Amino acid sequence: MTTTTQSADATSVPAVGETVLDARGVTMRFGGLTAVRDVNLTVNSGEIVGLIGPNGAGKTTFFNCLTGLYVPTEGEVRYKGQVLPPTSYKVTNAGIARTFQNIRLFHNMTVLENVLVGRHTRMKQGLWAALLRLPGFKKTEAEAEQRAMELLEFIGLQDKAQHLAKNLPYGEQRKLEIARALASDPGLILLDEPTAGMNPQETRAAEELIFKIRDMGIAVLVIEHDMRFIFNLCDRVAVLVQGQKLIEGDSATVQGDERVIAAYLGEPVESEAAPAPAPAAEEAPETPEADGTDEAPADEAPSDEAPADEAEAPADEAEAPADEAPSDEASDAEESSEDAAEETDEAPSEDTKHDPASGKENDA
Ligand SMILES: Nc1ncnc2c1ncn2[C@@H]1O[C@H](COP(=O)(O)OP(=O)(O)OP(=O)(O)O)[C@@H](O)[C@H]1O
Repeated sequence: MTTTTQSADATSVPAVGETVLDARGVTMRFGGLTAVRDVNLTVNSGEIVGLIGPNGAGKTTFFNCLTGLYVPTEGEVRYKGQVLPPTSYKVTNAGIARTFQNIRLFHNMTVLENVLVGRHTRMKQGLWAALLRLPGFKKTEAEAEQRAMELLEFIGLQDKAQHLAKNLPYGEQRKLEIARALASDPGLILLDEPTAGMNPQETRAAEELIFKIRDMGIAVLVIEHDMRFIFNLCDRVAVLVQGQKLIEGDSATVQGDERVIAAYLGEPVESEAAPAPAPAAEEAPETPEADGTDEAPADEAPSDEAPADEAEAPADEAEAPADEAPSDEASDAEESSEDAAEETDEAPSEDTKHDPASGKENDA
């Protein structure tokens, strides 16, 4: 992958319809296993794009390639025309934020502090200004806190700003992760299963929240197994099967495509969206390798793929200088960050499978 340290201007909101993400020919191999193969995907401003596919299809791996956690074996990822740098901290700086499939909050920090952690990429004050608490630093700190409170209000958690993150209900922890991602003023946000574990009411609220994020001018790329949610939410949906993009199109096209039904959905999804017309595949690669030669059972995955500890820090924070930790719990943050630096992105569990129709997890 081509790498440069150039970063795009993250704070400028592009005109609607401008391409913010342009992934070309992204391929990710782990030894003999090709988890993602030659995937092209664009996301434009003002758009919500869904990424769906069976367990192990390569969705999270693709996200990791977009956010600098993995450097793709082949291909190139551009954000607002600039080739992305190969580290997650710089990718966040450039303007891409993400949430994780397994919630990664600083559990012993307050709700407000968690959002402030997400803000550190936009705080330009250095170590000495922080240590000496110079006026410039105090001003930046006050502005960061104000922005964090605005974001908490945006997600409806302003009254819980001083609660410890670990004491929030699960659905609110997911929302807090989104607020923390938004704190870096992204132009693109990647959401990895934002409704996993949520009840229908929370899922509906999450849907509304994502629409509001889109309306703020932020492009959204979302992985989900809840097909009703995806087809109601997304302007475009791409389907990954065995690491390859099978089809990309609007909700009606994708949910009516017989190959998608066969490979993933199982049956047409009842949704609030219009009934599916005849399939019109935009991109239809040859049948994804069915011989399984590339496939390795998940339990043979390398040890760095151990299930993520929920107390882990986001990789973005992992690379943040310790002096930028926003609270006296900096050591907590630092400790978590070290864990995150090991990039322990979770392996798909073999005994937990998703039911695409309901979006719920079932024991296999
Ligand atoms: N670090 C890694 N080392 C080796 N193999 C990996 C690694 N990360 C992912 N894989 C493998 O890549 C394949 C794609 O996994 P990935 O987690 O991207 O799928 P997914 O579509 O996100 O699945 P799910 O819907 O279950 O989250 C799987 O076979 C997985 O075991």
